Amino acid sequence: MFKVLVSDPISDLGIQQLVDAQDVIVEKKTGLSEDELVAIIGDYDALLVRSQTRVTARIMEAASKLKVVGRAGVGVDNIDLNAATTQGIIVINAPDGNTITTCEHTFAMMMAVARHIPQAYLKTVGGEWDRKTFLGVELRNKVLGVLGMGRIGSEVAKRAKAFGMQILGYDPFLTEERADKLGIKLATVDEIVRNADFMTVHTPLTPETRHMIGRAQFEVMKPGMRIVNCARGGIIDEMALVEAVNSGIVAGAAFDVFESEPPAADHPFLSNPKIIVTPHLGASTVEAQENVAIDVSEQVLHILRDEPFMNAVNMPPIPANLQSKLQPYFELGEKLGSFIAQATDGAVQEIVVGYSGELAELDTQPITRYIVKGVLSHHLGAEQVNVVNSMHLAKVRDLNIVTNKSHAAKDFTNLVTVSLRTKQEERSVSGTLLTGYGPRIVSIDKFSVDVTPEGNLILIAHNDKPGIIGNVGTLLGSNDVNIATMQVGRQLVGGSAIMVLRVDKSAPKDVLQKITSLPDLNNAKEITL
Ligand SMILES: NC(=O)c1ccc[n+]([C@@H]2O[C@H](COP(=O)([O-])OP(=O)(O)OC[C@H]3O[C@@H](n4cnc5c(N)ncnc54)[C@H](O)[C@@H]3O)[C@@H](O)[C@H]2O)c1
Ligand SMILES: O=C(O)[C@H](O)COP(=O)(O)O
Repeated sequence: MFKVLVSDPISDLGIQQLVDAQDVIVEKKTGLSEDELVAIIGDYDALLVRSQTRVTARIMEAASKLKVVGRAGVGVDNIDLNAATTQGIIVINAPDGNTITTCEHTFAMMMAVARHIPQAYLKTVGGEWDRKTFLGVELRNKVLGVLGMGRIGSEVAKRAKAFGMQILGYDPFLTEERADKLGIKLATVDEIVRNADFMTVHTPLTPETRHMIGRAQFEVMKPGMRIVNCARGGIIDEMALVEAVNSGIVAGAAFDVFESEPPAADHPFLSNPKIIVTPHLGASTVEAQENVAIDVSEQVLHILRDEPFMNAVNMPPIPANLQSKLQPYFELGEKLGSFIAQATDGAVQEIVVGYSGELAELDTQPITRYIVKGVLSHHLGAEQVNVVNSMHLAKVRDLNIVTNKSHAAKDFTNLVTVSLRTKQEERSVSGTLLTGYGPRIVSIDKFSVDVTPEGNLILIAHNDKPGIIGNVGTLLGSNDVNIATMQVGRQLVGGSAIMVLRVDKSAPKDVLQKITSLPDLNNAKEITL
């Protein structure tokens, strides 16, 4: 049974598929402190959060079983991604489910600031009938600057066009072609602040975007600008904004997000009549909350069940069309990595991965992650290593990973070769997928073999002399170790050779030692796959 902890208010309907799953127990515990989470997180396989729960390094370190943190929403700035990667915990988000909702909130804020709706409401319910103070402006024919033309920014731009606005957009990934398609003009941040009547930000908060609108930008800003932030607190320098509002450069501002949430009671936004605020409600609609919870629950289930999944934030994404081509090689890759790690002595220096045949045309990095996982699991323990942290663990150990690609795959459509260079030796293993038969090891070092990579194997290096196979069989038999299958590979008669035996149970260490001391036997290793 997998245990899932839901630590923020997340749509019940959205997580229904988790609740209904036969192999999952869902527990809801919201409002927990870091200490409380640290105390209980060790029991859970998955954690579902929104933006309230701060998933810190301390929590990750205590999360001995945790496979995944699912963020029912977009921003993952409340989750320590480096700590997650180090601990091998997958972090996923639900990037699409709240796009329209947040875009609509941005419009609600833009119109509210243009027409002073919250201020007028307060006066009216207070008994005043003030029709003079709240003279607004139209959106039509105004210039809207959009900083961050991703999902939300693009939807905002589309709707702004319907209001008759001209749009200036800035995003490091926005091409002329896409800007033309969206019917907007590419601009720099400087051009936007100097020319826009309204400005809205839709970037993540990163070191680069932090205070991207600050004193320097307010100094050159078109007077009378109205500014909306429904992205992340800190993209606009709050104190510089207050100064710009007070000096009249900024006519009004609408903020859904704050540098620190909730803001302190004396935060200057809360008492400024030209600044309107909402408590991080951008994603708060029935539809968006259901969408993000459904999306994240679905992916969490896949991860718990070791099925292919999407939307990992701390792993490079695999495009859907590639996933189906690469997926069958994940198991093979991991087994080849594990095989070669068990077959090789000495401290690992370098892993050389070769892809040949049609595979060489594809982005094979996801397979490499599995190969590295296989290699490292042998040395670091299977619980410590997974496909999220395998490359990171290799990097922090200065382990060199080299990838070679070639179109020729000898007799196979595709071939994956893993070579391990240690301080003592260099060995290699190649495998392929045989249609109808699944993964196969087809060569070990320079010897051709045909071995199914599973179960208990004994890999023996020997000299090709009569009687050796019989001696090994007798020794194993007399120690109650039954041989299921046997493969022998040699290049020259009487030269060096290898033997791969599949045995029904693990051979005791002393039996392996006895095998190694047989005449003409160079070494024997047990390999468990
Ligand atoms: N208020 C809310 O409740 C709410 C809801 C959803 C999303 N958000 C936030 O809105 C923001 C946008 O979300 P999204 O789904 O559109 O994300 P997205 O990833 O689709 O878009 C973000 C865009 O910002 C661009 N960007 C990055 N650095 C930039 C820079 N220096 N200058 C200009 N552009 C830059 C990226 O290239 C990307 O295109 C995120 O911060 C997200 O957390 C807030
Ligand atoms: O990044 C997001 O998805 C939004 O900021 C929404 O956050 P929330 O789930 O806490 O409302």
